[in-house]
Amino acid sequence: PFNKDFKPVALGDTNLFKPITVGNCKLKNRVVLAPLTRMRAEHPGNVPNKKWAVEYYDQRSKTPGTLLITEAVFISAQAGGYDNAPGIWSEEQMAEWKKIFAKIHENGSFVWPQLWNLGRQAFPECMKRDGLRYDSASDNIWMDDEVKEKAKNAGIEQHGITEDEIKQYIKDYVQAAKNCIECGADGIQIHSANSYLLNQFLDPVSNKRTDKYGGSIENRARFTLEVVDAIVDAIGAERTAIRLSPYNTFGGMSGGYDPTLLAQYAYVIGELEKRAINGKRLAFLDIFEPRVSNPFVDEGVGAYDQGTTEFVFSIWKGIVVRTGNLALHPEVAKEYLKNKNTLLGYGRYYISNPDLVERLRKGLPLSSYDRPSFYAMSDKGYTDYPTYEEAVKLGWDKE
Ligand SMILES: O=C1CCC=C1CO
Repeated sequence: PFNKDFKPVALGDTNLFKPITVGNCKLKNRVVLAPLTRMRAEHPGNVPNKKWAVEYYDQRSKTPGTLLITEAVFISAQAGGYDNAPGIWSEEQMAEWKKIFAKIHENGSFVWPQLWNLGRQAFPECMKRDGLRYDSASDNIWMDDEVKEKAKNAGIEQHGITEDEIKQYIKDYVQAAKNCIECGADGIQIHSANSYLLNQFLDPVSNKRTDKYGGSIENRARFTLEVVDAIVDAIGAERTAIRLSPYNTFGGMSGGYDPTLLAQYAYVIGELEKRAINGKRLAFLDIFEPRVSNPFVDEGVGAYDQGTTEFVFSIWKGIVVRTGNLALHPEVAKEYLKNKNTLLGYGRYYISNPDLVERLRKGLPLSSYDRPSFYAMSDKGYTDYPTYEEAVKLGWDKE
């Protein structure tokens, strides 16, 4: 059904539909499919869903010149820990991604996989079952008591990774980035947000290390920046992006409640701008806005209003994607679009509106999403959301 509480606003004559070049991609609009885990990959093997994934991405790339970031993709088995999320380290996985990327390009759109490394967000029992480590920045600094219990029951400790293991992960990131390009992707996004491993290094709440990867702003940023540099060397800055979430509290992160944390992000972004000035500007910075402080709660719940991401624009002079509860707030979208380098990421409402780009252009009603099916192994809530025209045929405008 259409969301009745929302008054659509046509954005077709705003900057949202002003072309912009991102990396090597000539975009015709600034709507971005945000990275959305959907838990429909096949187990064992973490293979993208062979029945539905091509159609899911096909439906969401129909407006030519749109930038899609894929769901988060594991760089290796050791970086994983969810049976139904996809990887891009094996031939079988790459064969499926080639089909997905080809379909998106057939529609004249562009695709950037998000490279994922879970750390302490992994399911401990999965890591134990598969004979893998249960990793984080430090030993046994638990995300929450539930996970601590699960790890104890599974008989696995949380392991503060060694410098050699960090080096191996950097190799895994590079190989995964190369695999993405080989499969036809236009670039990759490094996931350094939302409480996953790289974020566990950035945040002093989870990083108690005393080596060169902890104990100071520079040291906590080291792993993320080494990943950036290694991937840029491998596939080029124009094919490399990164996601950061200064205010996210999901997964036991500090968010704005640690007054020193913004300095951590200003430093990382400053280092990215220094690289840019030296000729290696990343294609874009994807900032998770404090409008959403936890991706698993309803819009508006827990929004952090004691700080903004405006500091980013005092440092970074490149392209910024801003994501966070924007579909229901065209007034905020218009505000963000006043910056000529800004693109807008849309998540939940891009799930339930495969033709979201056209709906935003014309100010058409938005179909509500069904949260219980966000992470279900079903085509329901994945490929069965109608376009606006199909919904009208179903009589949704008459309800
Ligand atoms: O970042 C997040 C939050 C939930 C899943 C992911 C991976 O894209």
